Amino acid sequence: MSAAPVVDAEYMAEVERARRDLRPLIASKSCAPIMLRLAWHDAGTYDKATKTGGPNGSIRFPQEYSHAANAGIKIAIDLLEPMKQKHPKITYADLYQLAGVVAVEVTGGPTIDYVPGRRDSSDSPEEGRLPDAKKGPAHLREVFYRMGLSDKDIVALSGGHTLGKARPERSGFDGAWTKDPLKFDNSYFIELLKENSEGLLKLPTDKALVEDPTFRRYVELYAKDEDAFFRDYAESHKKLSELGFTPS
Ligand code: HEM
Ligand SMILES: N=NC(=O)c1ccncc1
Repeated sequence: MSAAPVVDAEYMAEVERARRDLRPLIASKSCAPIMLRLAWHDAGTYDKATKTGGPNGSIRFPQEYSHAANAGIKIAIDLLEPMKQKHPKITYADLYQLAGVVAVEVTGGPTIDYVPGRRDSSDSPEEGRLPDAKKGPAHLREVFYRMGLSDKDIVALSGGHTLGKARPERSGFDGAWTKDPLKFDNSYFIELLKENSEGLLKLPTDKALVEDPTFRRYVELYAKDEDAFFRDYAESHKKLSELGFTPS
């Protein structure tokens, strides 16, 4: 584990320069979906009981990005390396979470409060900490509760599937969840409530959100009230991005 960065005025100014560089990069490469997936996969390994994993940049190492759940994620890691070279003071941990926040912003999603100061680690967690798309509600709760997140966080964060698509060569699943995979909106939840979303993807874990009565209440709220989704998503994304990290 490297030392925590000193978050002084100089560091904050570097973060803002990196944020300004990330916006055109993500917009021009249409890579918001995989940047959001990178941020979630670096953070989503957190185990609150052992205080291991979490948003610490360890996903940059082959022993972690080669995990099956991370198939394709090296595309995002490689796209961000020149950004790291241009802004060397910023930790990988902070850079990956900043990219996730900018990805949501540039696709029309909510502004997420971003606080830097994460330290980098080379300690990659064992494979299997991210959720298995083929499972149901109990598995989702097991994985997200381990991180220290709630039922509301599970549903709100699943709304990240408003962006991007699945690829058979990566996960065995195929297709987008929404009609516009580069627009961050509440359409994921609108599609979830339809019996048949022609040509759109629903993973078993996506279906779990409408099968479980507690999850379903949040799905119904977010499908009818995009502002409520944006409010809850921004709060949950911040929590995810700060798992195991106490902003100084
Ligand atoms: C709730 C449990 C979750 C499961 C089981 C799950 C599963 C998956 C799977 C199987 C894919 C397709 C991967 C591929 O074929 O490239 C995927 C893609 C994606 N996931 Fe998740 N996911 C979950 C939660 C999340 C969360 C919390 C976020 C972000 C907040 C997220 C954001 C994304 C994005 C943006 C993509 C598309 C990436 C791209 O287009 O390259 N997912 N997810
Ligand atoms: N967003 N989650 C994913 O990309 C994913 C999670 C677990 N297994 C495969 C892929």
